[in-house]
Amino acid sequence: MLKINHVTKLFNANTVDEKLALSNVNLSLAPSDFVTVIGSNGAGKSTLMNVISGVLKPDDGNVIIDDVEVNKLHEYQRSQWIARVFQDPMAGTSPNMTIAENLSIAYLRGYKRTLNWGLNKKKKHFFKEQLERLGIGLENRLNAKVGLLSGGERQALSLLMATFTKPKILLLDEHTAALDPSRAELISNLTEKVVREFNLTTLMVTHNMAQAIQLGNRLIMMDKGQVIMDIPPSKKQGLTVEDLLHEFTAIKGEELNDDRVILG
Ligand SMILES: Nc1ncnc2c1ncn2[C@@H]1O[C@H](COP(=O)(O)OP(=O)(O)OP(=O)(O)O)[C@@H](O)[C@H]1O
Repeated sequence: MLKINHVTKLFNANTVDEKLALSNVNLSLAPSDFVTVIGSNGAGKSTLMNVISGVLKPDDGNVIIDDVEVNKLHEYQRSQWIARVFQDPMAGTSPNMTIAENLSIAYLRGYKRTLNWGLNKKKKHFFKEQLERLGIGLENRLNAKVGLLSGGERQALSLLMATFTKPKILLLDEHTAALDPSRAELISNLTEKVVREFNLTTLMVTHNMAQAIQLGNRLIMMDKGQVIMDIPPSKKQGLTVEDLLHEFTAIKGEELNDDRVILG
């Protein structure tokens, strides 16, 4: 499904600011894998997401989705195949448009732009049904401007917009980090529900160790541009935060350096 082959990314090559952000990263995701990604500061987690989404081109190696190299995908295919939810609740939606208008745009994501994104009765009904699944009452606010929603509501909407066209790969980039604990838990639970319902192949970066353990079937840890731990489904159940920290120290000979880490 998703194959990351020998991916290397070097920023500012041959300058004093040279930084090897990804160093020969190999990773393979089977269909419906839900992999959580944790790691130290500057480990390369965001760079990996940027390379997978095609925002950054690797200096070496490639990213393959269903036998097609990501950088060879047309823009419209890329947005149909790869969906992403960012940390910033403002990033995934247009504040001056209504919920229905935002959903209309997401609905057409990946189709060539000639289609009409107008809102007919059938589409409205579909959107209401989808919003109901979130369980936070947004189905009654189709005509509300998205800028008026709370951060948690916007993030729930972003998650829905990213997933209801069933992308091949879902990238979650610390998508609960900017929310207060109760909203973060709500989005965490919604994520689990949506990913499972649609069988989405998912990669989720988080600094919340408990969340990384709770969600998904597989967990990887990155450090200094490399994947240093890949915990398979058979070993993920029963894993504790202490196990993870202990394992990191055993591999690296030092303690995990993550100034944003949330242990539980
Ligand atoms: N556009 C860029 N130009 C130069 N250096 C960059 C760029 N993007 C990332 N880096 C560097 O590459 C390294 C990896 O960064 P990245 O953002 O992928 O790490 P991260 O694991 O997401 O870190 P954090 O958890 O601290 O956000 C860091 O040292 C970072 O400073």
